[in-house]
Amino acid sequence: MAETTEKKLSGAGLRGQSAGETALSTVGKSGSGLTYRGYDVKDLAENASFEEVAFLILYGELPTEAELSAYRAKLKGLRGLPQALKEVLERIPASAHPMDVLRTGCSMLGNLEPEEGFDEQFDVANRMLAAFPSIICYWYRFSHDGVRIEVETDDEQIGAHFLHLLHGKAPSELHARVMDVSLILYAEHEFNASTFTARVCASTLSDMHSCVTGAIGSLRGPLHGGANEAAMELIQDMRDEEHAREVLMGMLERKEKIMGFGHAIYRESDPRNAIIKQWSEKLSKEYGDDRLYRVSVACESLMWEQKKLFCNADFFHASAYHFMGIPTKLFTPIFVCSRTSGWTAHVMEQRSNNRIIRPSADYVGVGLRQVTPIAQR
Ligand SMILES: CC(=O)SCCNC(=O)CCNC(=O)[C@H](O)C(C)(C)COP(=O)(O)OP(=O)(O)OC[C@H]1O[C@@H](n2cnc3c(N)ncnc32)[C@H](O)[C@@H]1OP(=O)(O)O
Ligand SMILES: O=C([O-])CC(=O)C(=O)O
Repeated sequence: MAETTEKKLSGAGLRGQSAGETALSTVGKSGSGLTYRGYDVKDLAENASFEEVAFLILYGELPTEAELSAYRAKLKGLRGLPQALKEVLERIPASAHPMDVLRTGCSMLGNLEPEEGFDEQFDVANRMLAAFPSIICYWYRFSHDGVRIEVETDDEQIGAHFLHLLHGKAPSELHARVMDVSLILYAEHEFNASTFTARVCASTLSDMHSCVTGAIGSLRGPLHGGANEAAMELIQDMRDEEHAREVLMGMLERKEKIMGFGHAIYRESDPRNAIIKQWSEKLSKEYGDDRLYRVSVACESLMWEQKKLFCNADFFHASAYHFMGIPTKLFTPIFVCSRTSGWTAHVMEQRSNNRIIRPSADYVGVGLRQVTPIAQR
């Protein structure tokens, strides 16, 4: 039986209702938890790179070697930022949330390089994939370290490029690989809240930058992409397994939400978790202090024991990113750098078979009444 059919469905949050068709991915279908254009995400995480996956999502098939090297060269050539965008980024304070920076960065890019017609949609999507790591790292390094970094590196892969810009040096092979896997895991996920936001915007025949700017805003919240950051804040002060259990039991008693657990569609597990968990364990050994990994495992066991709630893609991403020296507030922006592939492909899919998305509402307000003249109110 499909995992999704076991869930008690209700109208709240449009849960369980089909809101359209997609050929991009399946989530929570029996046999395989998550597929991108027919490929299991586990298979892709083991045997492909993020650029291959982005190509697959955008163009429909995995690239040949020649197509991949041409695609990587194209993306490399699109990493630079216009001076006017750098100036805007320099005006944003260090106290800003990096998701707000990306939202502004995407919107500003739309002013400087507008999508003039839908025939430019692939170019715009690729420009965003190439430029978002530059935008976030340019702002971060300027506002936090006072340096104006060069945003064009020779790294072939977007994940390695991101770490290079952030740390000012090329990453180790292990870190480059983990970033690559992480970007693959976050690339696409059917009609999640941020993708649906992008599709609603696309359905009005708006431009790509507006669709993606809106999607960034939806991803920012802790019930969605913001959960990786919130999970880090939760685990960072846990001293050991015992303390982790104490903290979580208290939160459960107070009926607080525990970020990084549960899912709107998956019922028993999120297939991305086992993959990033393994990499987090590997990184913890290299890091030389596995406390965060151990407390994360303790949280996972306790949540399943107490609530039958499982880790979603975000939970072990927290420790994995931390072990690679990534500041917590940059966790969700990395999700953006990846999900831009899915968002832009969904915008194109919506455009290819469009009807404006406009559902109805059940009215629960007061009945019809007349305006009392203002002097008598
Ligand atoms: C990449 C991603 O975006 S994955 C999602 C990231 N978000 C999070 O990690 C935030 C924490 N998780 C949640 O808030 C939720 O599980 C969501 C938003 C992901 C899904 O929400 P829903 O589909 O409404 O959850 P669902 O219907 O499965 O909830 C069932 C019950 O479990 C509870 N529950 C679900 N998740 C959690 C959690 N993380 N902590 C505590 N309780 C939870 C719900 O409150 C609900 O309880 P109730 O029946 O007493 O109201
Ligand atoms: O599908 C969802 O609701 C959230 C999610 O896991 C994702 O967007 O990756």
